[in-house]
Amino acid sequence: MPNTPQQQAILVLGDGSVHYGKAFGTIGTTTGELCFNTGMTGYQEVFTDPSYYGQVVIMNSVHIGNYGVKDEDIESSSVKVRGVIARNLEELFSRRMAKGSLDEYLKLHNIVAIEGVDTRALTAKVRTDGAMNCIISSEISDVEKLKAMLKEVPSMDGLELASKVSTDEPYEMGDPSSEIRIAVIDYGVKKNILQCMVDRGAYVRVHPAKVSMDELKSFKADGYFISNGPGDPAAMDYAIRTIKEVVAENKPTFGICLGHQLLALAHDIPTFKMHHGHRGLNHPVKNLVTGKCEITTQNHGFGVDPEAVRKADHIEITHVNLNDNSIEGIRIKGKPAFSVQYHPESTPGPHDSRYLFDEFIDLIKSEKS
Ligand SMILES: NC(=O)CC[C@H](N)C(=O)O
Repeated sequence: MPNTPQQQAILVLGDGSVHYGKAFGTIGTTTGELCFNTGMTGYQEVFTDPSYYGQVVIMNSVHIGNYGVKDEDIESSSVKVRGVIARNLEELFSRRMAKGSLDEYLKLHNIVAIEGVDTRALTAKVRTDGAMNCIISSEISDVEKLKAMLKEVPSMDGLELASKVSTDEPYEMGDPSSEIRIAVIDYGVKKNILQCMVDRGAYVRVHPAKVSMDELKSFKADGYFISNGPGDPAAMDYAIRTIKEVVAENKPTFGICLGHQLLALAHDIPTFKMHHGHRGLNHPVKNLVTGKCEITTQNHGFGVDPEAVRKADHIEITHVNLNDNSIEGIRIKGKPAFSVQYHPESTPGPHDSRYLFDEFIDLIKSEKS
């Protein structure tokens, strides 16, 4: 708990319920889609993951802030969540190399947060009633005013957000003399996804979300990567068109999360808004090719239509979720293109699924030779 007296903060949910707690982070007002993350570690990676843009996240770990913040633990250059809800914020932090406290960090990034609320009850509500919008304020105490402001917040369903977090200009990572060149389409890519490719010897060029096929081709890529990102994939016509062109190139193509949903949409498989999504570090997934189970990191609120995938002759299901049987991985038959709904870079999370980056690099090598 911060050692200066804390201001009151109010959280109002889309179902009309009102929750009182204490402010941390910046003093202000914020809105977004309410979601919860069950991970016990990794708050800084979660807060800087661009896939969370537009969302207010309930952290299920009872204490956050205990290990402070570190410059290296980021997934993008700024905090992307719209707000944070916690049970207890720990002002006292302890970790070698920690640079400062979470409270200061959120203040620096202008993020409104609330602690001292019953996060278990809030999570149970989202699990029962489904995703809903919310507003947090530490400056407005008029609940009716907050409710009126909340009504103006758009639903995540149908919202295009990827172009808002994508890079403005292309940039490169890795060794330019590498034999493995990967063109990345950035819809909000996590830094550690790029690192996983660079660590395996790839030279990557990251392109803005609305890149043209001509521009992508000019990189003379050996493979294409379709990134994770925020918002509703079905609202991204421009991306679905580009991905159809990418797949027609017949070069190894790998998609993660939003990239998985877009690869499915480009093959006439619809996506849908899930009841409350999957966000955490312990989601069990079965690889149907090897028969092995992996514990995965997840962060998504949309999914690909299981009925449509199961009926499609042109798609092979490679991974399923063992909690709810949802589709976790697909391969396009007759094409070197595959994708997963979860996050194999797993920052934070167990590294069970990093073999997918090896498979992508091996596929590029074998298609080249
Ligand atoms: N991590 C992601 O790429 C998220 C994809 C998409 N925005 C969803 O919520 O389902």
